[in-house]
Amino acid sequence: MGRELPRRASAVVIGGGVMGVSIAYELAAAGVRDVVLLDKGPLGSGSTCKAAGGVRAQFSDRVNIELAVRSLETFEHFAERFGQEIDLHRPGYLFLLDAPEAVAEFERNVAVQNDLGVPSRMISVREAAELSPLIATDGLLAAAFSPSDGHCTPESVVLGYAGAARRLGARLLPGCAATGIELADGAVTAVLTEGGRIETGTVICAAGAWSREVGAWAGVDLPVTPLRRQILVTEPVPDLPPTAFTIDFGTTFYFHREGPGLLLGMSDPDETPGFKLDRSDAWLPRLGEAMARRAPALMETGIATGWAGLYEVTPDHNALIGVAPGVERFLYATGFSGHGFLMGPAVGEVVRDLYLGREPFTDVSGFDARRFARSAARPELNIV
Ligand SMILES: NCCCC(=O)O
Repeated sequence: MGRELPRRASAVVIGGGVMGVSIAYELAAAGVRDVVLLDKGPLGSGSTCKAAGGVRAQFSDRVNIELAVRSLETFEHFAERFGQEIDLHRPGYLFLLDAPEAVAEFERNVAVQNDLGVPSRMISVREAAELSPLIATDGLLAAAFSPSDGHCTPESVVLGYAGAARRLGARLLPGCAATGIELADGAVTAVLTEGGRIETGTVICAAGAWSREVGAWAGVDLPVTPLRRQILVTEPVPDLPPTAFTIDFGTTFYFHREGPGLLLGMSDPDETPGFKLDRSDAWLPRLGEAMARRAPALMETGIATGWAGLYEVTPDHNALIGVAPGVERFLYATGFSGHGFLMGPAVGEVVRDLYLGREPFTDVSGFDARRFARSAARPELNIV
């Protein structure tokens, strides 16, 4: 590695995606000295930099809405706070709905969002077509829209947090894989890495799709499953009109503007769990079908590039955030199931407060990883 590993740390964060760097920054900004962050690869290279970059507050779960609203505030002021442009665009997020049950669900969600200050609203199909002129409206019943949502560049967010954390004294060590956790009498005593041992009394797991293994090192069950998701970016689209981040909720086909073209994605119900990072064509027929129906104007557009990343899926598609019981000082923030990037800023604040024994700004106790054993799953319904 060609660098000296710190022998001791007050806290070791495992995972250098948006969660890890945001946590490291918030701890360092709160005056915690000797914070160390480990990632087996470059910062953000696990899942964050593979994300679509959507930032939205349209969720069904109150806590997710609060985490997202708080994060949107940080994204809005990111350049002033961190000296890093993140290419934030806020054309709004548009959910296209073609089933009565989905319309009823979104009506309920919008009421909760409005209660928490989110300017979302149900809109007509005609208004949806004005906000996203490339869509075909056949079969649509209604849509939900929030003008304060949008998208930005995940790698820029990672860079901004990482630079700020380093300036405050945190040691960020990309390319240094954690390989184990040492415990003595039920307490964390060290993190083992491929470069040596770091004594510490606190481990924070922000390892995304790789979290189950990290938890197992400390005897903590983190039910996170890796699931491949793919994204394509089109060639430039001539005369591309202003376009909301558009999601065809029934099929999960989505797109948003990316430079002169569009970024496209969709879930593949046939995908199977695993650490698969290669691109596969198996999802293309289904994507083509959804596109032909909902955005036929794009069928002739060429594809410039694409990639595969990993969702970190939990059984109820909601995050795991908390302090593990039974092990002294093992904290975790993982399992965001496809909506982690947009919550990174707020989750950093929450984990900082859990570390310091303070009350976080929102009550994340329902995100405890033991909820499944207690039959207390809390499904997030607005998932893509
Ligand atoms: N998860 C990426 C697709 C967009 C979204 O969920 O907001």
